[in-house]
Amino acid sequence: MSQPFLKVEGLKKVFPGVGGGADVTVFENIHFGFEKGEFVCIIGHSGCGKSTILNVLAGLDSATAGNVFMNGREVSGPSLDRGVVFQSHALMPWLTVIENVAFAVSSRWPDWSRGKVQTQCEKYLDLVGLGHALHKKPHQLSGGMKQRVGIARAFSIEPKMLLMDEPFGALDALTRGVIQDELVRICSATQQTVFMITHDVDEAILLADKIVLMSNGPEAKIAEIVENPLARPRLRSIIHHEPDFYPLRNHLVDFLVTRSKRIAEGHLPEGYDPMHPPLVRPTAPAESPMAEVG
Ligand SMILES: Nc1ncnc2c1ncn2[C@@H]1O[C@H](COP(=O)(O)OP(=O)(O)OP(=O)(O)O)[C@@H](O)[C@H]1O
Repeated sequence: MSQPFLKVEGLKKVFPGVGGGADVTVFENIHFGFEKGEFVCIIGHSGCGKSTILNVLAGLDSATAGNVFMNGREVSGPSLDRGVVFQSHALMPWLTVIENVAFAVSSRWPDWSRGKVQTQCEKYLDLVGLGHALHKKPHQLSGGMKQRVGIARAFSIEPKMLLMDEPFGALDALTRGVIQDELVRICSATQQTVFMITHDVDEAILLADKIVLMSNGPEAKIAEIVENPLARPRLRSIIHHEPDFYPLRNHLVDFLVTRSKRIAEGHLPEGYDPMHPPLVRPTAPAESPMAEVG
């Protein structure tokens, strides 16, 4: 059988106890995989280990046990094959918008001419609607604009995988909606593979092909992998009229409110196998045939 594009095998993370306290196993026995071009969101309560997993996938942190493979090669450190977007924008304040992006592009392709680097930067800054702000410095930008620069920078290096840690968490709801729509558009144009942490169920429904559900920590588990049944293109303005929208939303909310805690207390679904977490696809019950009238 062919291997998935990204394969996570038996990941475990233990942090040493503070002040002589016992070590903490944040998560263990984490197995999942996904394919090229998929948009995967991970959801779980605060502290279950989502950022730690993302940092291990990025090669910025190492696991206590287990392995991550991307495209068949083990991830063992940071690489320009993986772009990362954090909640804080991490822009270099002394560089302009285009210089911030150009820094990443020239690191990725050191032999490119200045003109080619500039064209690449402008392409992705245009895609996020910042074509008019190329020469501004970060302090002249709103939070939403800074986050757009971070997204353009991550896309501009055309990474094999884009990792995003709550990229819209600090934005107001209106700005978040606009940038989510831009992200949907860019991802469908580029077929970018994305792994993203979010706390927002509606964001996951709008963006994701698959939603990984993590139970509460410590010793958090992948409780389930949920397949999003909603067809693309998805439009924020009408998505909630889709028959499968509320079955999916209710399933996710029910997990966060009730099941994530129950699983942490040891109530695992019958036959649960961490190497093959259940794959579920919540949909509306099939309509019963219309009763004949007359
Ligand atoms: N460097 C560290 N040393 C010790 N403990 C750590 C360290 N980094 C994270 N932790 C602990 O590991 C657990 C998981 O942290 P992590 O940030 O991965 O969780 P998370 O699910 O991303 O949380 P949130 O949703 O709040 O961002 C937390 O209990 C955290 O306190």
